[in-house]
Amino acid sequence: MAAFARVSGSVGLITLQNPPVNALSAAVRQGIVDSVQRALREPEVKCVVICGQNGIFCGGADIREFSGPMSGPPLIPMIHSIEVAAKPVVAAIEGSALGGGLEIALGCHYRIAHSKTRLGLPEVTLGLLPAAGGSQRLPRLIGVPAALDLITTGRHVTAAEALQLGMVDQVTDRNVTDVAVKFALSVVGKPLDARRISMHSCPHSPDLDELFERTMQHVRQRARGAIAPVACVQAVRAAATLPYAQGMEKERELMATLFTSGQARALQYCFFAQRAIGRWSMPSGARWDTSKPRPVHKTAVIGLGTMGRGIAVTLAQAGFPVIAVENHEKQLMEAKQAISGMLERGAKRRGVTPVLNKITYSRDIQSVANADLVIEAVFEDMALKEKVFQQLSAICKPGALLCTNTSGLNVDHLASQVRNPELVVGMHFFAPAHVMKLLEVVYGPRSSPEALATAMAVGKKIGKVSVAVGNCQGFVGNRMLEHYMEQALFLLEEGATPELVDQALEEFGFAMGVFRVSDLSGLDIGWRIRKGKGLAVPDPTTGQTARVQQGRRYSPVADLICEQGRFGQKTGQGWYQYNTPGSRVGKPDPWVHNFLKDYRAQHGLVARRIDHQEVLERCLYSMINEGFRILEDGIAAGPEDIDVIYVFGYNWPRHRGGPMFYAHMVGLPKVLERLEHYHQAHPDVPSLQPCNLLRKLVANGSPPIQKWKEVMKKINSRL
Ligand SMILES: CC(C)(COP(=O)(O)OP(=O)(O)OC[C@H]1O[C@@H](n2cnc3c(N)ncnc32)[C@H](O)[C@@H]1OP(=O)(O)O)[C@@H](O)C(=O)NCCC(=O)NCCSC(=O)C[C@@H](O)CCCCCCCCCCCCC(=O)O
Repeated sequence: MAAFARVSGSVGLITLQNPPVNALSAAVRQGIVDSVQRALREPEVKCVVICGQNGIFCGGADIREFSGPMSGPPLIPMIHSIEVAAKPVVAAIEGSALGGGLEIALGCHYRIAHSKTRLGLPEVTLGLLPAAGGSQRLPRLIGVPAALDLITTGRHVTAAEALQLGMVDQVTDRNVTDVAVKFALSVVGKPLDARRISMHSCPHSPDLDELFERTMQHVRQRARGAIAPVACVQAVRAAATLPYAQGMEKERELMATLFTSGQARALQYCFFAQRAIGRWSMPSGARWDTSKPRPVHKTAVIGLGTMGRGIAVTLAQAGFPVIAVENHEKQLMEAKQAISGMLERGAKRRGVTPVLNKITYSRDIQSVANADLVIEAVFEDMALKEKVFQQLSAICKPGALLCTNTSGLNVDHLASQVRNPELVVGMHFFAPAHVMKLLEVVYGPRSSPEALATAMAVGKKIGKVSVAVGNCQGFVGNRMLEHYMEQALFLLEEGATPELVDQALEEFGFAMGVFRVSDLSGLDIGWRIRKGKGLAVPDPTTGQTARVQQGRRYSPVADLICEQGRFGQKTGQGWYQYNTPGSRVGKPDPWVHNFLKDYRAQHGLVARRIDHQEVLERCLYSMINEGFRILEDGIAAGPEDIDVIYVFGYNWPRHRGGPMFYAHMVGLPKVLERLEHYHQAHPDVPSLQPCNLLRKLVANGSPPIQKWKEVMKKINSRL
């Protein structure tokens, strides 16, 4: 809806009303059309101001409408009617003016913004382009280079930057509607043609051809197969080279392709999934809206290795005082220096003062006695973590939340070491902890809803995308990843090379394939974990690591590579070869090819031709199958939780929506059929055996992903 009122005698005030963000639903668009007509019709109205209700101008088109048939008045003629109006129209912008919201403002003759406003055309992040004239008006207003940047990245700008770019005419700290009303009265009777952006051509920029070429190259490289950024460049090129009407036609054509694309569906799904994960629930029925977080004033981090340092920085940057504990003097000194450097660099980047004084360093674990929340980040070793938790139980004040930063150890076992197991949760940060957005918040069977609510609230405050998950080995992310990596190794045994597997995954959209990632993060980490699990241990009789372990197929290929001291980039050799240790550019390594040949010969394996499709199906479907098991086990509340974890923690290409959304797009019957096929071919690989939930979803007619929870509920209630 949009309300119309006459204020200050002769100003027609149109207020967009659609909480929470005044999205441009059919009703809002109708309201604007009616109000504009009325304002232009009424002779008492001399000028118009458009604003939004509840401190926000407009969050853009109503994204929920995109999944069904569109109805109501279209945006383009509506914005056109504002631009051609004979009375001056002023946008009074506060909060946010995004997407279609900014496009309305660009149709107005003047724009006044509150200083705290953020503006942008983020359509590209939803798989679209600004298709209500935004791709044609913004370059005309602020020039091609700046418009290209904003439209292809979707980044939001502050009011100050918008003023500098010429996107807005004035910025104010006062009530923006009051300022806009006064301003509108002051421009009554002034000529408007110069204020109609569509009537301008783009300001001159030198070397436009070269700019477009460079940007296209850059966008294609960064986009990893995403189509919207490429379409955005094409649309801006049309603005720069064609008259407005033809540019609008190009915008429409490009939008028609994007609008119905799978990528747009995936990206819009991600948008809502990211918001849905905040509405967490536990199997007990406890929920985000019925569980109150405890106040957290003081925090502590135990163990200042790489992870602990990143966590301390994240907490401090969010404003929490941190007691940082490390019992080795040398390590403490090094950590102090490293943390100060991280805080200083971060502050420089953000143009703020570094918060060095938020962190107090100590060698004594007793110093955490007053903390409200303690995050243990010592070495990934259960015996060591047990000891720390026993100490914390004795030291910490009653009610303190005790968290472990583990990537997969049993959170419930650690809870059993303390007096108040209900106050123990896992906080699984991803490396580097001050950079990576994802946080898995792990509740055990004894964790209280209050403890989970507190960890989730802290996660939000420190700017992490926090997902609540149940306790199991590897939690959600690493539990699924194990199957992905396992298939990649099996494919090497069967005839693939690391570069063939990586190429298939990179063409799918991953920034790096599984073997390149492994070289980057270090092969020794996985080796240590496998040894800890009793895998990767040579058989005393043969001296060789068996290809069947714990009753299932096992590939010792990665272990054998590690035995050669090939730990990846840091040693200059891993799955690829590097010119020098630490170098980032890996080349295919003939040594690895020969090693694989010898390995196959030794085990009587005959190499066969493996194509990209098999790589994708085996690596991705086995992982997706585990995702269904995770849902079945109640470890993740819904597919959105898994997908958000993969997009934010594991570099899953966002335009593919996440592994579970990808399964939905491929079609569950196809995923099931391929898993059955591969399981028949590899009966000794349990991860390829389709799980019950997948079978049941297919038996229930393969409902869309938004309805999986209903089927899951039905299945659970029958158990
Ligand atoms: C605005 C925000 C910055 C606010 O952030 P905040 O943190 O305060 O709040 P939340 O993010 O938690 O959001 C609260 C709540 O609101 C929901 N929501 C937010 N924005 C929208 C929205 N735009 N639509 C719907 N719902 C929205 C959000 O989901 C939350 O609710 P939930 O229940 O999920 O918790 C922040 O919200 C934000 O960044 N929002 C998105 C901003 C954005 O991306 N805007 C761009 C939208 S797309 C657009 O505007 C397109 C335009 O260019 C118009 C294009 C014209 C379209 C014409 C169609 C042509 C079709 C052609 C087809 C041709 C086919 C053929 O030829 O056949």
